[in-house]
Amino acid sequence: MARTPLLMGNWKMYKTVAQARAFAEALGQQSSALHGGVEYAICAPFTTLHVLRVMLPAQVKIGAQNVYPQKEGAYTGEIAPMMLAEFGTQYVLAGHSERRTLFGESDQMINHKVRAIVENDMVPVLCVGENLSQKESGQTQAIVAGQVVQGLAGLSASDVARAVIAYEPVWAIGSGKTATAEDAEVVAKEIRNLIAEQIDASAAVSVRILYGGSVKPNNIASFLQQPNIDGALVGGASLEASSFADMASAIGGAL
Ligand SMILES: O=C[C@H](O)COP(=O)(O)O
Repeated sequence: MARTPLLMGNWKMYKTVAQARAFAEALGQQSSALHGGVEYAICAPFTTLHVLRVMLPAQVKIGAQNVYPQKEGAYTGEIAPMMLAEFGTQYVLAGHSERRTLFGESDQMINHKVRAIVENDMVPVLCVGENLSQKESGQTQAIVAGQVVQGLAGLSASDVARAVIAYEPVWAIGSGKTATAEDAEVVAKEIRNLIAEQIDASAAVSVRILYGGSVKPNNIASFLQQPNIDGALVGGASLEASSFADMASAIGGAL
């Protein structure tokens, strides 16, 4: 079964409303780079989601970077899944390494978020990946497998089939170092095999697996050419409309 490629930006804590508006206007002028057979999304700060939803080209969906896994309540500073869903948010990140390391999010908390995202009919983007010392001590497969299994626990096979997993080696994020496309493919294939063995074979065929970590216009095609990599989760290079459009063109050219 063909999986639809996905180019997803993660703006992290960047951009004011005015800057987001300028991005949307600029991307609108370059919308010919957007390919009909590819999905696009930007996970942006909450304050910019409205202007993006109104102004981005229709092919580009909006995503959130975080959510709190409760329906509502006295959780100062948090946002509920149904607030995001009602707003028109399609994707929500869960388990990004910055949330794991800077905010102490456990696999259990990440799993609660993933389940809450699914229960509200949005698509979870479960981020997984090893840090440098784990890579150097040969633990990549074990670390990633644990994060995937715990992150997806309790989901039905059809929920897993709709989910997105982003493999982001922590040492590659914002560092200018990427995994080689071949090494990323090895991990992506292991993730797919793991899901087939432990969850459901059909879900393993459908689930989309992205690579993230210093993806740029000049290297994105090499990742998309790998059979088990279905797109990219891009930080820094998603902040400029021209760069986002260049990555969209590179993916279109690689299809
Ligand atoms: O979510 C995105 C990743 O953290 C990658 O960020 P980067 O493309 O700036 O390395």
